[in-house]
Amino acid sequence: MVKNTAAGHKKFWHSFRFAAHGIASAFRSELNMKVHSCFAVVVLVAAAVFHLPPSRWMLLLLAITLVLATELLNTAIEATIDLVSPEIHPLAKIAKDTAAGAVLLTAVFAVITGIYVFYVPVIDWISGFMS
Ligand SMILES: Nc1ncnc2c1ncn2[C@@H]1O[C@H](COP(=O)(O)OP(=O)(O)OP(=O)(O)O)[C@@H](O)[C@H]1O
Repeated sequence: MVKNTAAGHKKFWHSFRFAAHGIASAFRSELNMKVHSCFAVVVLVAAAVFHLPPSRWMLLLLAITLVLATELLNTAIEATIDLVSPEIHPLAKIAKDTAAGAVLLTAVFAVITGIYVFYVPVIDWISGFMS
């Protein structure tokens, strides 16, 4: 484990590397990160298949980024709680449950966004298929 002791532009690139390492490590250790990422890939492939306009892509990217960023913060909060309060404590429970609640909220937003974005293209595709 190393601290970022570099200066100037080197410090910036070191911070970037630490951040990338944080994302990779959350991806390896958290099942939820893998599940959310798989959904994101499926949704982006579907967006390409349906030739969605750029504004719809942006909505999907916003929802995906929100879910993944919140999942990363949840992982950070879980690790911090495990470090400072490995024993059972009501405040530790509040912190973990609240962080998990934030992920749930963004996931609900992502589902609503998916329905909003794909509803018309999917209905059109099904009616074209039927006729
Ligand atoms: N130190 C603690 N004190 C009190 N309750 C805790 C504590 N640690 C965990 N809990 C309770 O157990 C739940 C599950 O915690 P856990 O650390 O296993 O995370 P998780 O939600 O299963 O996520 P992950 O599996 O990704 O680590 C928390 O949401 C909380 O309600």
